[in-house]
Amino acid sequence: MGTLIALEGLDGAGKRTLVAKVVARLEQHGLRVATLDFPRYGASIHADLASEALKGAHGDLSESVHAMAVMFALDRAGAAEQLKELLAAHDLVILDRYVASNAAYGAARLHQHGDGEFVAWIEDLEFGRLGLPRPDLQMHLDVPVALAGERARRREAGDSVRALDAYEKDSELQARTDAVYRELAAASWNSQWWTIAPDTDPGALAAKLAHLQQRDDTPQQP
Ligand SMILES: Nc1ncnc2c1ncn2[C@@H]1O[C@H](COP(=O)(O)OP(=O)(O)OP(=O)(O)O)[C@@H](O)[C@H]1O
Ligand SMILES: Cc1cn([C@H]2C[C@H](O)[C@@H](COP(=O)(O)O)O2)c(=O)[nH]c1=O
Repeated sequence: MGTLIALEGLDGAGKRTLVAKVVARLEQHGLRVATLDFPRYGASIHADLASEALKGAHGDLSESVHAMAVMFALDRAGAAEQLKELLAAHDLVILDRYVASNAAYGAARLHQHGDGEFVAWIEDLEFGRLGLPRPDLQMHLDVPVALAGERARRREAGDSVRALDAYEKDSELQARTDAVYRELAAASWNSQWWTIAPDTDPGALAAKLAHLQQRDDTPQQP
């Protein structure tokens, strides 16, 4: 059974970039690694509807914090079987965003905190009713809000397909989301959390993850 790891952080933090570098190094350690990105654009109707809503489609859908969260949660529920298969066939499965994204963005939209009602509702919905696996480790890519925003804007300038959506345009929402992520990490919400600095060396991070995986894989004394 593989180790399930989720990388979390703000829009533009650099999650996708970091995952690609870390995976390459983990493979150099001889580990079997799979990745999955949420939302699963192009593979899930729920992910696509959510993305379109954040760009202004589907009437008042994006105005409802809970409706948007249900869309993202149903995207993940649709990937549950695939996730199980990936975990069975790999040493590590690294997710670019997972359940904590829903908790952090939704709570931030509602001006709630990491120990608030919305986060508890997400935990019950996704890990409870939808039966999604809890991660073994969640990593918070802790990039300053301004830097993440700058990167997202630079990415938009170079790629019209990556036009900023409603969440990305809202710098106050990004700042509140950052605060909720910190609270989730401090509370070890649903797993251990590592805080990853913006200048983290991908090789050093891969070595730590390989060590974690080997520890998880070691048969325990009866
Ligand atoms: N360490 C870095 N230094 C400089 N630029 C970076 C770094 N990491 C990522 N970037 C750039 O910042 C932009 C955002 O990075 P990336 O797409 O990896 O972020 P993300 O966290 O996956 O974003 P999102 O959640 O919005 O999809 C990209 O243009 C990427 O090339
Ligand atoms: C998976 C997930 C995402 N979100 C938010 C976070 C982002 O602002 C957007 C789109 O994600 P992307 O990584 O920028 O493509 O949606 C969310 O609120 N809940 C989730 O579960």
